[in-house]
Amino acid sequence: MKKYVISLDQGTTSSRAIIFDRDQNIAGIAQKEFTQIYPRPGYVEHDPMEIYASQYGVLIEVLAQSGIDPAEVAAIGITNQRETTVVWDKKTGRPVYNAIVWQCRRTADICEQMKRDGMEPYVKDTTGLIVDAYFSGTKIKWILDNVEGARERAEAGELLFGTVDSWLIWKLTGGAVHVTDYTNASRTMLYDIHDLCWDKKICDYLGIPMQMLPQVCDCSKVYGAVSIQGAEIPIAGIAGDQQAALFGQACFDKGDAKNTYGTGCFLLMNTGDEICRSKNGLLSTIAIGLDGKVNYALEGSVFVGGAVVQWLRDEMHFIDESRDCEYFATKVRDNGGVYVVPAFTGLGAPHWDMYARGTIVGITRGTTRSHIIRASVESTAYQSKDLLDAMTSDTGIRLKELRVDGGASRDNFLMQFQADIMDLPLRRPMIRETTALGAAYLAGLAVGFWKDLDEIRSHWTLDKVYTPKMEQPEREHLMRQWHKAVSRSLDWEEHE
Ligand SMILES: Nc1ncnc2c1ncn2[C@@H]1O[C@H](COP(=O)(O)OP(=O)(O)O)[C@@H](O)[C@H]1O
Ligand SMILES: O=P(O)(O)OC[C@H](O)CO
Repeated sequence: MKKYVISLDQGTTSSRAIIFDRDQNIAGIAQKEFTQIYPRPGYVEHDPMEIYASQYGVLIEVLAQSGIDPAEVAAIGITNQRETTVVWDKKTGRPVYNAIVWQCRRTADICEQMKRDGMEPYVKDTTGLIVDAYFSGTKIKWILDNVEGARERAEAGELLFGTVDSWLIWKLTGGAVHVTDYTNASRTMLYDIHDLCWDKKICDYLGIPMQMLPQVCDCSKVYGAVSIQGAEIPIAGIAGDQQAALFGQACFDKGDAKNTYGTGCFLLMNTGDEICRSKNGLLSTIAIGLDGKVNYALEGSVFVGGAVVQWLRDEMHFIDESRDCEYFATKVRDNGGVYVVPAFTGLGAPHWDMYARGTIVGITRGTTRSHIIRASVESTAYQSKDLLDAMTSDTGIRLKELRVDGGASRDNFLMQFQADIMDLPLRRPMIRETTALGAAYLAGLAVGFWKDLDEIRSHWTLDKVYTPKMEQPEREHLMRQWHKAVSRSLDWEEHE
């Protein structure tokens, strides 16, 4: 009998492969960071070949390291950074340009034009998204407009588009399969989330030949197979990383919510089979698609969460390792009046300002490195609190607890401060790799490795609860100052 499922978690900063056994114990993990390419301020790219090489590399490494025979693996699930756009040549399997990353702001002017052309209400209604450079649609257009001959080749059926899941599956199956799933499709700004089909009007407007687009599938089904040392392992699950985390946290029911602290920070609430429309800048998106039926989610997306910690480490050299943040943040009594707004690539929900840029305010002669580190970490909590308030106002649902996960959720200072500022208990599960676990569940369900959602639900195990301790006046003061700081960062970059 097969004993394992492998999850490939292709994140913004690293590729991971994790082996889970039937009881969801981690039997092996391998991870590789890859290059972030910043060709100009506000631009972010990845090399798709490096994405694939690092992801395939960790898959082989985790098997070799753990000594697990590939023949014992029941299935592979894939989860990925969403929206990031790859266009490649069908024949050669070579990308025509670097992947344009979700954080990249280069298509802000295309979005402005879309708004001037009156496309926004249609886009909102059809795709559940707002018009923003975040999503794939305008990134595809940019590649077709800027890479010599690309549009002609796309029209001739020679080029394919995919989000990272599609790209990986294409490569892993030797160019045999061009698919994506409902959750990733719902992040392209080209997908009709009511009728579950690519939208011709938006594709035509952006000049995107529809033959470039992948087939959209359920999140849990066998799409193809990877051949490793003679074993054919089915690829049987796909979900965008935030939706995978929602699934991995067993948020299967309407009103269930989680917040993931990765490079960005993403608060998602399952809204069942209803599309919930936000009045507060949240997105309506597909939570999961199983057996041809979808569940929807309301999402708040923060572009810079854990990434602020990387910035402190790699650019400011204030810390040597990410975990040092906790030490410095707790060395000072409070933030000393300092606020860092990490609008490095504009601001996402609820502001949606493509031209906001990072700012630090409140510095005095007494400000120390620790204050700036603390303020940077606090910024993730303030941004998430803004999302929570927007969600409460949109849904009328007052959460009793919030499930948390992701790389930065290991920072105890951040988690306690988050509970304090939200005035809400946070519950962190034993397995913080919830994104990977969600993709493993999807793959395992497709091949009968796990039985059903009830079995999965019963496995959720608590690691730690963070209970709010802050007094309301302090909370209000901090949020007031934070909003003042945000207002200083808005509309900074010059534009038409
Ligand atoms: N101990 C820590 N304290 C704070 N942030 C951390 C810590 N460890 C990792 N991080 C942050 O978490 C992020 C990585 O989380 P992960 O879930 O792996 O993200 P992704 O899937 O986006 O690559 C990085 O941005 C990193 O700076
Ligand atoms: O790489 P992460 O985990 O920060 O997630 C990125 C998101 O999918 C972007 O929408």
